[in-house]
Amino acid sequence: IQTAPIAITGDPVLYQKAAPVIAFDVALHNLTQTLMATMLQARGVGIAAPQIGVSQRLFIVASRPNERYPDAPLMEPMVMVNPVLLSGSSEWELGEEGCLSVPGKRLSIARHLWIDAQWQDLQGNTHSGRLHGFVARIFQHELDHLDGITLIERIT
Ligand SMILES: O=C(CSC(=O)[C@H](Cc1ccccc1)CC(F)(F)F)c1ccccc1
Ligand SMILES: [Zn+2]
Repeated sequence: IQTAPIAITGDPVLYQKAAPVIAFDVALHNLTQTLMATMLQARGVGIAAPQIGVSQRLFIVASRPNERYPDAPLMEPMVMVNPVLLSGSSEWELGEEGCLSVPGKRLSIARHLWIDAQWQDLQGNTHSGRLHGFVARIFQHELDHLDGITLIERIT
């Protein structure tokens, strides 16, 4: 399966508002496979389509325990199409984040402790649910990517 080069700071695609996904077709499946392979190769816990140069509203959340979040859940990677943050907790939490598009940086970012999210799967079915902790953090980080916001624009 193909991987793709990851856009880094300065690449205009990172600062655009991505377009909604409308075709749940084989092209979307192929894009998702490339996105997944690229994330795994880069050892990320998430990745958004704009990071491989595709300005579409699609990302992957793939929390796993790591040195910064040792109690992070190990989860099946979740493909989230046209994700929406419905609401977020009033409590915020500072946490260290990295970004495959901002190499070598670890920045302390404030995020909602939990969020209510809605998204579609690859078949176009709508799902919603409450995400907590590190998984909520990754979702918020990836949603920023779909709105052209990187860690640099988010510095606390
Ligand atoms: O695995 C990473 C590498 S950076 C990463 O996986 C980004 C996702 C992310 C890491 C940490 C917090 C939130 C999101 C991926 C990106 F940039 F494509 F979105 C990591 C970095 C800091 C804390 C915990 C894990
Ligand atoms: Zn990122």
